[in-house]
Amino acid sequence: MDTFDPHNTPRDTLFAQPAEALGAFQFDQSVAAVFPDMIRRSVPGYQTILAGIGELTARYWQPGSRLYDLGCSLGAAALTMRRQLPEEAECTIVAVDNSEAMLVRAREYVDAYRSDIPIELVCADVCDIPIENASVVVMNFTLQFIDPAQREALLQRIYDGLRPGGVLILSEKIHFDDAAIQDAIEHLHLQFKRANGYSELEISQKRSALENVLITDTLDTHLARLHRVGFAHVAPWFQAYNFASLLCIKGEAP
Ligand SMILES: C[S@@+](CC[C@H](N)C(=O)[O-])C[C@H]1O[C@@H](n2cnc3c(N)ncnc32)[C@H](O)[C@@H]1O
Ligand SMILES: O=C(O)C(=O)C[C@]1(C(=O)O)C=C[C@@H](O)C=C1
Repeated sequence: MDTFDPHNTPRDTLFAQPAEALGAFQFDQSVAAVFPDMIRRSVPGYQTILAGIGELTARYWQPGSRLYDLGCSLGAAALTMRRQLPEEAECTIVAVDNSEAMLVRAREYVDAYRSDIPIELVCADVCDIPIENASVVVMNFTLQFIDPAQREALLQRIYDGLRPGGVLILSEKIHFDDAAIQDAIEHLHLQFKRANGYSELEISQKRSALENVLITDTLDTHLARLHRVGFAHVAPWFQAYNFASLLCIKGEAP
């Protein structure tokens, strides 16, 4: 089984048929079954972001620490992190998701690869999970699904749970306050989805399903909030259209 080989997993056709009563988007069994294909065809730069997460993990992990993949889905980020660690690395990766359906498939992927570095799969709300002795925390398109009122408290716990010199890698779908820019970049994203084979019906139905489920912030909102919780160094290291990934470094102990 190739890790998240999107050409080797079922194709996402979940929104291809007109739906009478379109429910809110959920990370259920039907989404888990097609997720690698869905996210590849929906998020520009997703594979590049995973590769960058691996490289940054190799640079910032610390011996004897924990690494976290919060909102891990099928474990793509956790597996990429592990692949970039030295085989003898003394650390543990904690991969958390509140979707049982996602974790059932994550278990298959994790078990498909032998390694002495454990990946603990935890079914829980990331807002409840303790973050302790962490050197690397990844939230790869997860915060956008968290209640906006809970976001700063979660980021504060992540900051507090990081070792000095530790990092948070935060990838998010974003929006722009400038209407002209928002319109132009949203057009680029729609063209990306069309070029990846999604029909107008699929795009429209998924957009409706995600309404009030995926809630974006602006880059400025992210940057200001990350500084407020204490990160000394914050910057986007990658952006493709309305999808960005931020590197947040906790300053060294005084
Ligand atoms: C877009 S997917 C994340 C993609 C994944 N990180 C990757 O890189 O492939 C969002 C994930 O966050 C999970 N999620 C959303 N809210 C959550 C919460 N409060 N606690 C834990 N997981 C959550 C969803 O179940 C879903 O698997
Ligand atoms: O914005 C969209 O159209 C998306 O599909 C984005 C997004 C995401 O950013 O998480 C939404 C749901 C799926 O997890 C895959 C991608």
